[in-house]
Amino acid sequence: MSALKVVSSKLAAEIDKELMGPQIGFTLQQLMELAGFSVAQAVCRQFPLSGKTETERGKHVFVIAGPGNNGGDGLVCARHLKLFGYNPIVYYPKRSERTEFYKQLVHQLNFFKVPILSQDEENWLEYLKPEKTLCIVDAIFGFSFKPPMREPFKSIVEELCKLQDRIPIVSVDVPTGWDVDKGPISQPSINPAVLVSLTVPKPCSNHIRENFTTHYVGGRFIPRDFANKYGFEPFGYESTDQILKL
Ligand SMILES: NC(=O)C1=CN([C@@H]2O[C@H](COP(=O)(O)OP(=O)(O)OC[C@H]3O[C@@H](n4cnc5c(N)ncnc54)[C@H](O)[C@@H]3O)[C@@H](O)[C@H]2O)[C@H](O)CC1
Ligand SMILES: [K+]
Repeated sequence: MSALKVVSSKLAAEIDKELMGPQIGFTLQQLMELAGFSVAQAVCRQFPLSGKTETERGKHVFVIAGPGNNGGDGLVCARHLKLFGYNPIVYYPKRSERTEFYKQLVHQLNFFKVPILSQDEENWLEYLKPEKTLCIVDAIFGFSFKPPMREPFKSIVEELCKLQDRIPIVSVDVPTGWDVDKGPISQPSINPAVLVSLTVPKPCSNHIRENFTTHYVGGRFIPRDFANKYGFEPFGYESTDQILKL
């Protein structure tokens, strides 16, 4: 199988900057809405509710949101999952004070009655039981993560690694803790059941386990000439889909 076309962490940051620059003019909010929406679609595609028992349908999707924009994607994803009939619950231990916008995302989750654990919730692992949890959405760090990982996320990721054989993990853009360009650089590491690369896969996605991780691309917001300028072809999304299985 040929390696996927990928863009480095540096190029991914440049793409983001240009999309939100004066000439193109997307806002972060717009891109994040589409990014989170695509992750929610990937969860639906991978874990459909149709034909499931009441108990299965009631299981939580446990969304862990980090302090940056990857975390913001997770907050948006949780809201869409609720609209799609899922039962999301959000753990957002280090809340961004960067902009008012993150607080607004939290207000929106309250509006949708999506439970958000308190920042210093000590018993967060209580919500992670195979019989109660459909999957974990890993929205902790994306393409701006620079190892080594600091607390509280170091301990959180260690716990997730212990659970991942029993509860599938859906990683947003980059499996948390992986070097964006080099892949898993320390052990234990997250091995996601699903990876949703945003805009275009990052080099670390070449290190996913072929027969274990289902890889989607999402974040459908660029035209062909823009993709070509950055050295890749646009992805062949079907119809109104926001994700494509690679
Ligand atoms: N165009 C797109 O594809 C879009 C992608 N989006 C998502 O945004 C992230 C990148 O967001 P950014 O805010 O730049 O970075 P992160 O969320 O990855 O992390 C920043 C955050 O993390 C802290 N941090 C970094 N390293 C460490 C560490 N070792 N230990 C602890 N904390 C760390 C840092 O201080 C910041 O607070 C991308 O991956 C997509 O998921 C957008 O939604 C827009 C469109
Ligand atoms: K992530």
